[in-house]
Amino acid sequence: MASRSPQDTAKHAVAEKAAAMVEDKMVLGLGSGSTMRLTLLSIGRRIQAEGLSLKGVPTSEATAVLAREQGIELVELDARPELDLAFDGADEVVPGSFALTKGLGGALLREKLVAIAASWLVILVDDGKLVDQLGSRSPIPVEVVPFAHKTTARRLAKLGGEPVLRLASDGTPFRSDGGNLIYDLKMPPIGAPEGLAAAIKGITGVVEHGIFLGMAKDVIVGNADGTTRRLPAVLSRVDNGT
Ligand SMILES: O=C[C@H](O)[C@H](O)[C@H](O)COP(=O)(O)O
Repeated sequence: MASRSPQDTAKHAVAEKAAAMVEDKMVLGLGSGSTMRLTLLSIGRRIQAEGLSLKGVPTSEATAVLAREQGIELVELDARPELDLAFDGADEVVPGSFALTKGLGGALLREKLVAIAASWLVILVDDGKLVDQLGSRSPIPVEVVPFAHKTTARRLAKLGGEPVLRLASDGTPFRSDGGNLIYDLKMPPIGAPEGLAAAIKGITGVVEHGIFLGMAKDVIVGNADGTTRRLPAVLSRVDNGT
């Protein structure tokens, strides 16, 4: 077996830790991305070994396929508006406030809908995702409707960043599962994410953005040596975007 990179080791560790939190008959929110992929595989192993009966709301088509393969029954969020537990990855996490950037995989809209519906949202990251301020290592993904998207991008630019239209691997504009476009808004490190989040949301043509505030209840960090640690719990909450 090929040896794992330190980042892969961290992701596997955090995936195992997350899977251990699952209890029989739970209804889960199922996030997207590579860390979630490993988490779904770990949950699948528990289903095989222990016969757990689980339901889940997937946040992307890719997650839906994998979750079904693992034996998780898919349900509509409208049918189960309250989720027992949700897991997701993130692109940036600020320890203390648990402010997050998400959406580099393009699933931010469904991820936010599921995050808001979850009684307990657990964010799973490797050590490299921890930042002092959002925008330090990742742009802010912004999902916009295709109609007049360049006009929407010009308005985004007025917020002080550089919006870059995301392209797929074939060079055509990337489309989200909802058929929308994504601009990656490159910003200097963001001191006050609440204000920026509200300003982005206030632009007509914007569907949603990847700043998640006041949603994560728990952050589990995977370390390169295969251990994990929980960040201290959030003490205060800000706007959760509902
Ligand atoms: O749209 C994608 C999601 O927000 C992912 O959860 C995020 O990009 C983290 O993905 P990964 O675990 O692959 O780093």
